[in-house]
Amino acid sequence: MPTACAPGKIILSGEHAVVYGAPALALAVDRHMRIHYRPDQLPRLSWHAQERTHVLGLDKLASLRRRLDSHFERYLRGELPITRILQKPAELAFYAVDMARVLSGLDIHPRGSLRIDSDIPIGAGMGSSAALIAALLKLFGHFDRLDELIRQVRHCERLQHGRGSIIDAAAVCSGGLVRVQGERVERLTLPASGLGAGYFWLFTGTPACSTGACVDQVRRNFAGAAIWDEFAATTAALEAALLAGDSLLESVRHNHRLLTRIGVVPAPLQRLAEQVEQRGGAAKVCGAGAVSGDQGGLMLLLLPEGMTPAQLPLQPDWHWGVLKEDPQGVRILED
Ligand SMILES: Nc1ncnc2c1ncn2[C@@H]1O[C@H](COP(=O)(O)OP(=O)(O)OP(=O)(O)O)[C@@H](O)[C@H]1O
Ligand SMILES: C[C@@](O)(CCO)CC(=O)[O-]
Repeated sequence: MPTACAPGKIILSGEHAVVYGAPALALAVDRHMRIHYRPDQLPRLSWHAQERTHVLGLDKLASLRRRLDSHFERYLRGELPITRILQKPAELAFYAVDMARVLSGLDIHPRGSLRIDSDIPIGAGMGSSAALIAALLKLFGHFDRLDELIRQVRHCERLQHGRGSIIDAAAVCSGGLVRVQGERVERLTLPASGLGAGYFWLFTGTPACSTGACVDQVRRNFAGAAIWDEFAATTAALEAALLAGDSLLESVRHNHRLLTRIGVVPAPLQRLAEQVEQRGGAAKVCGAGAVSGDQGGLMLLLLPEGMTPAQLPLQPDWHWGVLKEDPQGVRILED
């Protein structure tokens, strides 16, 4: 039974700004989306995720894809909000399966059942949608080049993110540390010592608004603003420090202030960042953040030596882990 596995990602710097051409850095992390495929002869594809099963007749796959493409066109014309392109989460998976078939020039649809097994929180800034699509394209498509796979993951992901950037696709496909600017994707190498000690991710709950909705709201308020140059300078400083093995404290703090100014850091996360800074650390939202509600998805914490997030006043439903790189990117696992 073939299994595809794709890592999640965390954006170290430049989220939102990357949509306007500024550079951004993302790291593939050791949380994974695994999709197990069991072929059979029935004329349908079934999809098992989170104790729910969705079944689609093979004859419906192409019409679903065409319907979603036309929804996206309507979104671009301002006739449909981003949240209405996909009507059910499973549609994204069926779309990616059919795109894999079309892009690989195959006439025959894959038959069988797909089972998802993922420890990437959904809608939290850890790239679950990109990981899902990357795993499906890897399972059912044939891509000779990594850049082509990245481009196609992004193409499918537009149904979820609207006018988003290529950063999530780049990180989950290539693995390790990536730098993205516009359409350009570059793989960077961390120093031999890796990220170093003191880096954690903190999950503060699924935001009330999706990534696509946050991107659209920020676009409405800040599309032509000069603040993106400040983001670009911060990302450049963070990259230089990261590659030299220096402390990221100042650039993460500055990054947090910029994200707060564009309105994607909910109040409880601002309070936490303040407490972290008072104790000599730094914290920032990673990914889209949230433009409404108290949950902001994922945060990056950089804590002083010997300290862990357990020593912070966290809300009971928040959870955290040590930040660890996955150097590999999407792959097929041997049985
Ligand atoms: N474990 C899963 N089971 C089923 N569908 C999933 C799963 N993980 C992701 N998805 C799909 O991805 C969508 C979530 O995409 P969204 O872009 O909102 O979040 P994300 O990718 O986790 O966050 P971000 O893009 O900010 O990093 C879901 O609605 C669903 O279509
Ligand atoms: C918020 C954003 O910058 C990152 C989402 O993971 C959106 C994007 O780049 O598509």
